[in-house]
Amino acid sequence: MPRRAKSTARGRLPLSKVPTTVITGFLGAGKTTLIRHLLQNAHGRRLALIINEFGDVGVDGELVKGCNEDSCPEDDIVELANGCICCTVADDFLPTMMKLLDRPNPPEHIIIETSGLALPKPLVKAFQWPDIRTRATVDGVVALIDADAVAAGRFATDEAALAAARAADPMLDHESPLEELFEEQLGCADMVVLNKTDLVEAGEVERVERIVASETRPGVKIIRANHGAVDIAALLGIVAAAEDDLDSRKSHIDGLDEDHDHDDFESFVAAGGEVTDLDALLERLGALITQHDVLRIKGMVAVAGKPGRLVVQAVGPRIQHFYDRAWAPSEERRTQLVVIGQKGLDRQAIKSGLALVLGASAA
Ligand SMILES: Nc1nc2c(ncn2[C@@H]2O[C@H](COP(=O)(O)OP(=O)(O)OP(=O)(O)O)[C@@H](O)[C@H]2O)c(=O)[nH]1
Repeated sequence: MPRRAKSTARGRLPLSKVPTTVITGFLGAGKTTLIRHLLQNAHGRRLALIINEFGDVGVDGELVKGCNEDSCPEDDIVELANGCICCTVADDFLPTMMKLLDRPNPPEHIIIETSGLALPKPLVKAFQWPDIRTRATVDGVVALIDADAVAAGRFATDEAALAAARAADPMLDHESPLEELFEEQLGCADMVVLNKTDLVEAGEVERVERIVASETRPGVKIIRANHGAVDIAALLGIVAAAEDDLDSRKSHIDGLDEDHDHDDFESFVAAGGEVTDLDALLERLGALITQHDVLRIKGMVAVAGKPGRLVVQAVGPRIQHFYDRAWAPSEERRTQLVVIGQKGLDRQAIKSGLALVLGASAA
């Protein structure tokens, strides 16, 4: 039987291919928040999620499962923790995709949340693999940008510091790892969501938008948002077929045999039991983040005497916390915080700094 094809304003997509949206963006930009919003507004569309995290503990999957949305039951959420999806394409990503596509009732749309450190291009390239190519397509790469972090100059190289470092080592790379990722994720995007605009003064948003636009391919749309609240119709159905258009998406690893690593960053888990003084924990976290330039902390905390599970999220110096659900009677009430920073992060000092406030682990 001939394949049916659907015409759209932006292109033709064989109906038999499952559209897939890649959500990329640096640590804490708001990817999980956007996906939760998407699930809550899916209007009955059957979605599957592949969630990839850099740290050893799958926090994002837990938060998304907590949504309890009909459009994405727990079975349709696959977590790929402990590494970046771009490095484990053959071992993790392809088998996961095949399993989803082989289901008797495959999803209508697949959403992939990459880790904040992942390079999107190698992932898009995986859609050229023969087994995937005929059955799925990259509907679009959406890059989430933390407007507040860009405004603060988080992704810009400090030119004075660079000049000094170069004088000492002429072979030095010209960019910071954060700047490189910023360019990598924006350079692969079909659409940009400029998130966290609530944290940036009105006049600053235009400046941030200009910085972002200078890194995107021509014609890529930038949408402003707060808390990832973007219309699902704008986000899904871009019909970019990004896997057919790889050459226009520049990457630092082009021509390098695509071998890459994430050695510029490291993470560890700080674990404990029940926390008796939450204020002391939050205060200590704030101090350690500043002292050690920690990029991201996220996880769950068991607070003594509280039936609820406390979620703690820190992006740079901004710390948020809220109770997402009650601990189940079968669950061990323990505290686990994933800490991510640049290479050289003093994990021993941070662990020691947290030891007294984290509570003793039952293990
Ligand atoms: N003020 C503000 N906070 C936001 C916004 N979007 C997300 N956040 C907060 O930023 C923190 C990180 O959001 P996440 O959605 O977990 O970010 P992420 O990109 O999934 O993080 P990683 O997976 O660790 O890279 C959370 O505390 C969110 O509540 C926003 O538009 N404004």
